[in-house]
Amino acid sequence: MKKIEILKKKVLSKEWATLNEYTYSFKRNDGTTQIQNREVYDKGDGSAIILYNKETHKIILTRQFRIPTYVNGNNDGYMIEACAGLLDGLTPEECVVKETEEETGYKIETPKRLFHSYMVAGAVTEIIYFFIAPYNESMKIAKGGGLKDEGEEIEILEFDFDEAYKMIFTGQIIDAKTIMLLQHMKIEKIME
Ligand SMILES: Nc1nc2c(ncn2[C@@H]2O[C@H](COP(=O)(O)OP(=O)(O)O[C@H]3O[C@H](CO)[C@@H](O)[C@H](O)[C@@H]3O)[C@@H](O)[C@H]2O)c(=O)[nH]1
Ligand SMILES: [Mg+2]
Repeated sequence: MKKIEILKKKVLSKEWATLNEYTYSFKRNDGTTQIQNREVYDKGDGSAIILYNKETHKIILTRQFRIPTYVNGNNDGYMIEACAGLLDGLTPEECVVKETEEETGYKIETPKRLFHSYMVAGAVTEIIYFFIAPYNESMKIAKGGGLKDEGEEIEILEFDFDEAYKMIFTGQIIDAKTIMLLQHMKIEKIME
């Protein structure tokens, strides 16, 4: 018998995204088998990016309201984040170019793919693909701000890299994908 066998998939909720309950048999290392149930939230995969300018030592981040944080201790519910979006059928590269233009107004051509990661492996199927890309003022072709029709109201923020990095430790940047990208840029000396 295989280590894992999916026995049942029950849709608990299918609205904007899908919450499924999986029942599966799990063969333990001692040879015994257990039946387990787990709720799994499927909202698709996404891409995230930080734009950087080595000359000015600045990076582009966004700020927007996030209800899950508001209901779990993040005072006004606003989050400073790397620009990001759901793939919606695009490749990670296509998605990140489109989201960057929609949210920040910058038209990037050469996003560099770095790594990918499950973000909440115990409950959410989502993989995020991580990117960085250089930017300068000549690439600003639109206002950005996101899609009003979809309820988005996204502020575009330009930070000195070192200031943004410090904000991880003051609790002003508390978004995992953003922290991961800032730490990557620090470790790999991207701004030096
Ligand atoms: N109606 C409705 N709309 C929703 C719902 N959930 C999200 N949306 C809308 O769907 C759009 C998603 O925007 P994107 O820019 O594509 O994604 P994102 O929310 O920025 O997600 C990014 O960050 C997330 C948090 O770190 C990531 O989970 C995600 O992969 C991606 O990287 C937004 O307009 C948002 O309001 C919902 O339950 N109902
Ligand atoms: Mg977004």
